[in-house]
Amino acid sequence: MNIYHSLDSFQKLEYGVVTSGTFDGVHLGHQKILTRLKEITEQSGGESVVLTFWPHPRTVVSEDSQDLQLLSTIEEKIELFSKLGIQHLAIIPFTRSFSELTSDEFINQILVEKIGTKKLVIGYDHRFGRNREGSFEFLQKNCSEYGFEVEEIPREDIEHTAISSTRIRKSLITGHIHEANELLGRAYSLSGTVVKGKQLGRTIGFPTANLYVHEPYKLIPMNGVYVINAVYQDQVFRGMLNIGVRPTVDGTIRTIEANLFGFDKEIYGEDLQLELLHYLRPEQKFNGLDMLVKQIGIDKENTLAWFA
Ligand SMILES: Cc1cc2nc3c(=O)[nH]c(=O)nc-3n(C[C@H](O)[C@H](O)[C@H](O)COP(=O)(O)O)c2cc1C
Ligand SMILES: Nc1ncnc2c1ncn2[C@@H]1O[C@H](COP(=O)(O)OP(=O)(O)O)[C@@H](O)[C@H]1O
Repeated sequence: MNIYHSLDSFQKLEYGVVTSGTFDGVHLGHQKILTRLKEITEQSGGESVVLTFWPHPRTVVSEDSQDLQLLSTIEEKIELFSKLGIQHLAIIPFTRSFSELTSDEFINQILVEKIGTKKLVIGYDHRFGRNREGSFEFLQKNCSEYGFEVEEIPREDIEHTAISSTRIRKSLITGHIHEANELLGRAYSLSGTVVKGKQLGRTIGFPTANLYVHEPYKLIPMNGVYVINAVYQDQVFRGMLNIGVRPTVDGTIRTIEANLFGFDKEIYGEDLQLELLHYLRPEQKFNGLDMLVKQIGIDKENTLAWFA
């Protein structure tokens, strides 16, 4: 996949088959659009293009962006689009001035002149351009003038699946990890760097890798204990995860810490990816470390039982 971090380096295509959007989560609904994009690309002999925006438009144009929680970081999106077999991914730096392009300017300057769009594939509810004024009806009426065709993914196809980034976010912050994973078509994951904690874990028989997530808008699911797969250097380890403030040890800041099974290596400063598979229980305040250790032992049994 060719990745462009701005449109300056994009070489105009002869026959671009294009879709655009923020695609937060790259969930099953998005995947439906992307699958159709690939079919059209094959039929037409063109090249597939995804136009996406970063940072997330809401962080630039809304007042309430501090509440924004994202399902995928830009790195995660790049990986997902690549796995789905998209040929060109253009990440348009979303600025205030970009947000002020009218739909006509967006179509002419970006879709036609920059990209070489001959087919545009969009969901029925997709809108673009200043104040989201560009709609499918607008495109349909005007596309021949612009020299490309538009294909809409019908309402039934998208609504039938009832999949939305908002619904997935709600599932994650209420601990419904199975539902989120089903809608995503994969396990929700957190990636980051392993950082030092209080170094207490090893003394109680459960060392925990503390994950620092770099993306400030990344959604961290509901506090509690989860069954996970941890991906370290392309190897997968089963394990368990606690998300929370660790009331038992008077913790105050929210941490993400994983105990990996069959693993024994110091990995401070290294990358780690955690895939959340199942929610076990809420985080609790125990009367002392002994009680906590006993419970973590039970969590381990329950985790192994879940895998079995
Ligand atoms: C599976 C698992 C479950 C945990 N559950 C709780 C909990 O319910 N309450 C709590 O205060 N801490 C919980 N913890 C966090 C421990 O307090 C923490 O791992 C320990 O303090 C070690 O911290 P350290 O990595 O900073 O050394 C849990 C940790 C794990 C791995
Ligand atoms: N099975 C394991 N699961 C998680 N981390 C492990 C494991 N084995 C070794 N480690 C290492 O030990 C560290 C965790 O030990 P811990 O005593 O909890 O320290 P900290 O409080 O700094 O996280 C991890 O960051 C990792 O480098």
